[in-house]
Amino acid sequence: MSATGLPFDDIRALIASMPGPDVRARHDARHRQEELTKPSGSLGRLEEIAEWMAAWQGRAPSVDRPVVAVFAGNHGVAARGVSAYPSSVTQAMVENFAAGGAAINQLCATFDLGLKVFDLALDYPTGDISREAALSEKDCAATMAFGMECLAGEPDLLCIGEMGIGNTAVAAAIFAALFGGTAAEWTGAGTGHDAAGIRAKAAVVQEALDLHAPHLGDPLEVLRRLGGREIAAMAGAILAARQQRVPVIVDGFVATAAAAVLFAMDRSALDHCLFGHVSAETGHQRALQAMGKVPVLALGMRLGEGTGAAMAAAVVKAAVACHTGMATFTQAGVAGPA
Ligand SMILES: O=C(O)c1ccc[n+]([C@@H]2O[C@H](COP(=O)([O-])O)[C@@H](O)[C@H]2O)c1
Ligand SMILES: Cc1cc2nc[nH]c2cc1C
Repeated sequence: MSATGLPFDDIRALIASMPGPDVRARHDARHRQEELTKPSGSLGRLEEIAEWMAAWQGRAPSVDRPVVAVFAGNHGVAARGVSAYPSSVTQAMVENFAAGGAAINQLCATFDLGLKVFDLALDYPTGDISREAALSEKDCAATMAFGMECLAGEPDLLCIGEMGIGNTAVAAAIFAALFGGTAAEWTGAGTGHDAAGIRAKAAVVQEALDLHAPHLGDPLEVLRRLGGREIAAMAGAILAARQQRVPVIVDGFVATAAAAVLFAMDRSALDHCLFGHVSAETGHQRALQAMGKVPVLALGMRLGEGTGAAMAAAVVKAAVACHTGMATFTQAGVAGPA
């Protein structure tokens, strides 16, 4: 926490001091692509991804300690009926993650990814954003700092996911505040509302936007007023990864809302991030477009809990394996282009 002023000052200072990519490592990776036994450019996005990994890792790319970090939080606004499920599901799913019974457990086992789950004061939901701010500035900054802890094990690839009943309403509010448009344009089915349910949910999101309207010019105010603990923690984790030059894969609609707060503060803040997939949740494609991001996968998924990011981690691992493991034309004695 800042000794000199508002807690958000430290976050602003981190944004102002973000390292950039390693241009030399990226150049070396690009050069190697041309020597590998394949027609130039034929691995398509896999080549881009290998070069992006090299640029952020600052060396020949490798994935030896990939981690999926799942942040869980509860939301006061869930009491307004914005989710198809009760808030108790957040805690129950955290227990399911610990027991190994969730989709993310299976994906981590399949692709050999570490899994860390961080539950954030689940017994104390954040303020109902349609009536008050979700968090105080102190709580919001402290939760961002907590999120930074997921870098402790020094992962070399970090997937960011979440669990939190009600958080698609929160994410819709954040997107509308950051990128403009009405609540209805950003509000979708979440865990499974019908059309009437979506309309009622959008009305609650619009109430929140109207209530906080005078304060939404500052992205950190958007985060603390309209966000939640898991959203703040994800924003902190993405920012800490940037400081340590760890490449990040962002999951779906909700994780993207956390990332978007950083993007709104600095257009280059997500250069170290890939967006794992485009979620089926209304508004995700639009949010990605607003930031100029092209998702790695489009599988019609809308689960959250890091699953879309984990699927994309498999693609990243494959990209790096080709980049590092393939023979060059010289090594294999294969004739290069005529
Ligand atoms: O991130 C997504 O793309 C996504 C889309 C729909 C639902 N979810 C998950 O479902 C929960 C939020 O949905 P809801 O309906 O309770 O707002 C939360 O646990 C999210 O992980 C996540
Ligand atoms: C069962 C269930 C599992 C989830 N995983 C992420 N969000 C979720 C929401 C629900 C309702």
